[in-house]
Amino acid sequence: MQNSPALPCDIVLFGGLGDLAQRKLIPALFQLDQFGLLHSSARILVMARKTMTTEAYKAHTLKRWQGMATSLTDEQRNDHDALEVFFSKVQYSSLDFQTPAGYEAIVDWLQARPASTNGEVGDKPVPQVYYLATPPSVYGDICCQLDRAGCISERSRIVVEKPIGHDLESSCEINEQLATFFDERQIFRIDHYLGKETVQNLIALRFANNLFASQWNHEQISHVEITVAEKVGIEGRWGYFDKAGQLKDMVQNHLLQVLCLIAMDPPAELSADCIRDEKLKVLKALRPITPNQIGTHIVTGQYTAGTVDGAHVPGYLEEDDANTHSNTETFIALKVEIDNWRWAGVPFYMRTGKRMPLKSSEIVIHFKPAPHYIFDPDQKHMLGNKLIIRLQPDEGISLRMLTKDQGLDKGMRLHEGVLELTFSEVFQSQRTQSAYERLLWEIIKGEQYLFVRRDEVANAWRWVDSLVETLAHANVKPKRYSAGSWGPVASIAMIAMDGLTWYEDA
Ligand SMILES: NC(=O)C1=CN([C@@H]2O[C@H](COP(=O)(O)OP(=O)(O)OC[C@H]3O[C@@H](n4cnc5c(N)ncnc54)[C@H](OP(=O)(O)O)[C@@H]3O)[C@@H](O)[C@H]2O)C=CC1
Ligand SMILES: O=C1O[C@H](COP(=O)(O)O)[C@@H](O)[C@H](O)[C@H]1O
Repeated sequence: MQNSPALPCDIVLFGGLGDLAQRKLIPALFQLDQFGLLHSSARILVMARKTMTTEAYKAHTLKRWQGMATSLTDEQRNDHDALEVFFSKVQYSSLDFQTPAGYEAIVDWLQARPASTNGEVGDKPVPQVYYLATPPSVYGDICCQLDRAGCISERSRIVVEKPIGHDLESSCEINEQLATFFDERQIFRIDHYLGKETVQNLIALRFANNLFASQWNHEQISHVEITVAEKVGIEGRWGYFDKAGQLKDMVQNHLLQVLCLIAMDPPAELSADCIRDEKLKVLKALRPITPNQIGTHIVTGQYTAGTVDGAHVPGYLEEDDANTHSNTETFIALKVEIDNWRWAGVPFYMRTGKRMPLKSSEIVIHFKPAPHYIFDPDQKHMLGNKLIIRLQPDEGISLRMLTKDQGLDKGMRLHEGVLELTFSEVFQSQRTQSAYERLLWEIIKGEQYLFVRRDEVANAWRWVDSLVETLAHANVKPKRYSAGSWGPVASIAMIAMDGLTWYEDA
């Protein structure tokens, strides 16, 4: 990315005063610009309901950045020259997205690009990116109005956020609306986990190292764990989260995408469709969880008040705007089985929750023990190598291996050692881009391999819908867990039924 040419683009950002735009998208665009990746002719039209001038928008954004968590360092927030250059590319315009009046402003703005700046890189037309950082309920209206105003052409791209709908049916409706106006190659469905450096690194780890490629199956791997633990609660998003829950907010998209990258077969080439074809096969092979598997294959939880980082935090039902009777899950643990040749008999244990003790996303691949054991019987439990892939924080890879313990008195006692690859040490001088920076960059380039295809969305929802039905059918209520713990004890019992423990318990 560092040596890439700066690219021209016209980006229309709908919902520019919203949380996502202010916390993630504008900072990411600023960083792309600061690191020389936005061409001097690049332009950003920010649209939101409120009437304000471009100057006022800039002031509002800079003020919000001071008080909110963004990917920006203090140094970047205070780089006045770079901010000046970036905001000279930004224009603000107010618009009610659902009414036609005002869309002419987009037409005028698009036409205002000087013809001389239209084809700077390889004579390709400058892409026009419509980024919908809005509730999905207005996607249809925005598309209709863009079409009516004549803003959609070959050079247009549309970007939509997760979640795409709240079930299969609603996601199909949204995808149908998008497809009415845009070809699939113009649609960029964001799952920001695909923009994380370490998530992409799964592809390099698996398909550039034959050492692993040849071991990556049911013959060598006993089980896999995927943990995505968050310290945060629902961050003032009760209205959205209570309707979604952790299953729809995190599993339907982020965890299933990570699972796909771990479980998929090697793609024939690194093209968007080859990668997405392989991910799709995994989604289609997910075995539904049935009502008689509750407790053995699925456990849900909801946090009560507790302590995180030494501070008291409220329970889910005491959050702002909370409804005291909600049964929405803030934690879920799953035992997932993949019905195909490669993974027959290999359980994938997944768990994700809010208000856990740590922010940690980690994959643990447990290799089977050697077939014949010749060492001390009391060390037999140590057998089986583990490959630990840390997605965040402290990104890196550890391989836990057994060696001989040193010393004359040790005989052939085994010692567990670690081969460690910590990315911050390996790439010391390099900055890690935020997920949104990388995704925006790929959108501007027109590369789709980090975005989710329509059929992936549908198949992920199909499986999640069946889980929702299973939970509803059995009238499952989430089990309580204290904020700052690793979820309900039932999730520890779930994996213990198979004679295992979650990795941090080891
Ligand atoms: N926030 C986050 O971290 C994440 C968000 N997302 C997704 O991104 C999208 C945006 O989320 P978020 O930023 O949190 O939502 P917000 O509600 O904070 O922002 C939405 C923005 O859209 C504007 N808007 C909505 N309807 C209209 C309309 N008819 N006319 C003009 N403006 C309108 C709102 O303006 P107004 O305030 O005036 O209503 C607001 O500026 C959602 O789809 C969400 O699911 C996905 C992952 C993470
Ligand atoms: O999409 C979402 O992701 C965040 C977690 O993202 P991370 O990059 O911080 O791991 C989650 O908190 C939020 O509820 C969800 O909507």
